[in-house]
Amino acid sequence: MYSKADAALWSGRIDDNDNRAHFRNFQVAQVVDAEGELTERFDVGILGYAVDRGVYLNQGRVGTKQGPDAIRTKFGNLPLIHDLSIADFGNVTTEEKFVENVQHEYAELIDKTNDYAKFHLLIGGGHDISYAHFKGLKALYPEQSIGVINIDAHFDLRDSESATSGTGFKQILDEDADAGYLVLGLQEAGNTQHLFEVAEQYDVKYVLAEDIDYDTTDEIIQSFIEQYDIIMLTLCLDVIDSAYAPGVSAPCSFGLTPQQVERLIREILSYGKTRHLSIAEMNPEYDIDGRTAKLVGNIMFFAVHRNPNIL
Ligand SMILES: N=CN[C@@H](CCC(=O)O)C(=O)O
Ligand SMILES: [Mn+2]
Ligand SMILES: [Mn+2]
Repeated sequence: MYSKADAALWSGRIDDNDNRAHFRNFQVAQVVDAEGELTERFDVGILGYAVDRGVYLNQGRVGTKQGPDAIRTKFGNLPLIHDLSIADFGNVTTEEKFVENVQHEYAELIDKTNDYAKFHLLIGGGHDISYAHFKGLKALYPEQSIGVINIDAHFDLRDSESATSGTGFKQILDEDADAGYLVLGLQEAGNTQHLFEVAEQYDVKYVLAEDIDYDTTDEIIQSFIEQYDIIMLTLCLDVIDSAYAPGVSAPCSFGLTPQQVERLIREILSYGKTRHLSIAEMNPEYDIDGRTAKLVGNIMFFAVHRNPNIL
């Protein structure tokens, strides 16, 4: 079910109403009805996946349904740099027991809004956003090969009769023989032995969190990216240590720092093969003082202000 974004979320401290050098993101963000006819083109498009049913189906802590709106208010209050234009294309949500329909609806919205923003921020919501993100890219690039990079503590390669927040990448690999999968920041303690076996079976590449600063990480990223036409980039916030990111469905010890994650995103975006970034598992119910939502706002700030696809 689609709903337009709540314009009241785009509010905050006003230093000046006219001089754009004083502006914060909320002062330029425009609420756009993605169900209507789209005409105006923007630098940045935001599309929310306000869904936690996939987390519930994966036996996780629910609450990610509130994630996109919590993120909007934090991103909105960060300064506007480079005078970017920002469209808020709204949210999808669902009351259904399963997430397949809402994933399909979200993929269609990615496809429909694609030409109306140079770069899209797809904000969740459970990591079932991954499969919807992929389906959106498939609709946009049916003939091109897609390499999937997931910055995550988990493989999310579970097998299940219905889609959950833990099955997205297995669904992708089962469906598309040309797709490849690289996980950055994986935790040995976050995945069972069975999941490592599944990863091996599907020829999944990964870099453990403890190895992320080694020079070989950039070489692994480069050789992976060079194999594909399009790179799908998705961030599961539980890859970040729970000291920085407590507001997630499955918090993680020994996780990456925000600086490490920002560097990885910048490195991947520098290849110019990525026009959408999905950010999953923001769960305001477990956040402390809005710190995780603010961290996501900052990750988005870097992703748009240091982005060769926009500037
Ligand atoms: N999207 C989340 N996936 C993780 C959750 C792990 C957990 O609940 O501890 C997974 O399924 O492995
Ligand atoms: Mn995860
Ligand atoms: Mn995940």
